[in-house]
Amino acid sequence: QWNANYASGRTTMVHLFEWKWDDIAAECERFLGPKGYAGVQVSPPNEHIVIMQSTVQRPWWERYQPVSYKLVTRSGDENAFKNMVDRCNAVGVRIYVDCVFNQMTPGSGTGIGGSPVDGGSMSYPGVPYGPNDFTPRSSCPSGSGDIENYGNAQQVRNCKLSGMPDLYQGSEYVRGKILEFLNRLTSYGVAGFRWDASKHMWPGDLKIISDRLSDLPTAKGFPAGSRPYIYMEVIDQGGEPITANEYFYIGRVTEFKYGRKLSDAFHKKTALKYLVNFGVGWGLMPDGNALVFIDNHDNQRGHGGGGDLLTFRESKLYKMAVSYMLAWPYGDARVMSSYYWEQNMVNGQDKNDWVGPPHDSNFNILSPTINADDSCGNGWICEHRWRQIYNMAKFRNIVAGTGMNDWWDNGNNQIAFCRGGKGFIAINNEGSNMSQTLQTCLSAGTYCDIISGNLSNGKCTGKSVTVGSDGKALISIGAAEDDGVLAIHVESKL
Ligand SMILES: O=C(NCCCOc1c(-c2ccc(O)c(O)c2)oc2cc(O)cc(O)c2c1=O)[C@@H]1CCCN1C(=O)/C=C/c1ccc(O)c(O)c1
Ligand SMILES: [Ca+2]
Repeated sequence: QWNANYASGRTTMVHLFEWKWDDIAAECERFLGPKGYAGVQVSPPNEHIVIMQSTVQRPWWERYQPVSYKLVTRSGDENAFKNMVDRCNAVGVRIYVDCVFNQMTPGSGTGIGGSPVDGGSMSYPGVPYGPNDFTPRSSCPSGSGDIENYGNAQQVRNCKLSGMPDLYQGSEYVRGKILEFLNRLTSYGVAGFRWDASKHMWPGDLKIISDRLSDLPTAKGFPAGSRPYIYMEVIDQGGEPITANEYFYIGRVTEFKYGRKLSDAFHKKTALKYLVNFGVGWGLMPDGNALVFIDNHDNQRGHGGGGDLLTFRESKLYKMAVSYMLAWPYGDARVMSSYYWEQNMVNGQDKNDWVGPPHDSNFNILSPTINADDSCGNGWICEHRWRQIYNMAKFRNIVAGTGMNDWWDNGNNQIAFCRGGKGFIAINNEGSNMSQTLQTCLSAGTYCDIISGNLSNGKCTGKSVTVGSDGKALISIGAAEDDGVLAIHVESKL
């Protein structure tokens, strides 16, 4: 269903892509809990194939080629997983699991947990699955058996995605094995799921699975009758017969148009002033159905249409877009947290788009190190630890329940708006200085700008803003400043 089961006062989840369970548990306790984040999306926790080719070694997408539902990956084993869920829940941070059950690996040999597998003959003893558990060849209307035409809904659901055996969710046995896996996760305290490649599964089958999910356990602190949160990955940028709204009646759906259009706006393909009605007015799905983000683990590597999506690599614009997302009253927001990889652009395609997480010589994933300035080392970008981003996550918590009011723009790329009487944000992407007296909707007083600094020990470490009795204040954002955003709220008042 559509409710994230967040602890009260929290609103924003972080995708800790490829992090290990022990590191996530520590991050919940030392950072995510204290900073007011609501949840973590974790990488697929179940056994997958190990891909070790001469040119492609341990690609990130090997975790999207399941071998079994045993909880063993490079992120950790079942005990580490359970420990992470308990430690994060204990500090008000929920866990959401990236679940891959559209397909199984086409590979053969031994899974990362030691299970034998032969994708060629569709034999997965670790589950067990056999040939009868895969979509009948006769229902795939393509010559090769693979998805050849995304314009054909039957192919997209019933043929092999990227050559991978297509699990048959129409089978009662398969539904049973998937539910066994999902219900085991919630029994450990997991609050919901990302259903990977949902576009490739029939909504009717997903609805049946969704209805058979167990309630979240009261023993793990959830109110009686709580239902697992479901957000389905449906890559719908228009132009295909399969649309996100086919899945609305099951749970939330990823809104890929969101990051696409905001990237265009901050790249000045459209002026920021048009964001005044960003959302349904732009053809996006209704607010209550949307899981929103700027970039994700796949499209930050150049897939998913249109190329120039904003990512950590364009950090000033990225922080502006994420700040807008977290200030804007639309959707359930997810912050991407990435690792670094060296791009090798050849004809507009990154030849290194497969590169997996930072690792040692044995391909064990490296833990992020935490620097004195709270940033990460060992190749982890940790966008969720950037001051502008974690402070905007807190902003989103504070203004929750309010609408957007008192919009202002300069007719081009300077905008500002209030959230009720709780928060105010201004964004300057003009390329020239911004200096305007604007309505902040806040009570008179001096406020710390939470983008350029923090309120600490009764002082502003960054800019401060003095609001008059009329709620107005001089808002200045220089074009050359580190950040093109200024934000204040009722808890940043001196
Ligand atoms: O060139 C590739 N894939 C062919 C392009 C099809 O892209 C894929 C899509 C995909 C792309 C566009 C769409 O409109 C769409 O409906 C689906 O979804 C996947 C989901 C998976 O769980 C596992 C996969 O291997 C894929 C995949 O290959 C490389 C090599 C194999 C994995 N991969 C990849 O590029 C892997 C991509 C990938 C993996 C996991 C994801 O959750 C995801 O969204 C994409
Ligand atoms: Ca399928």
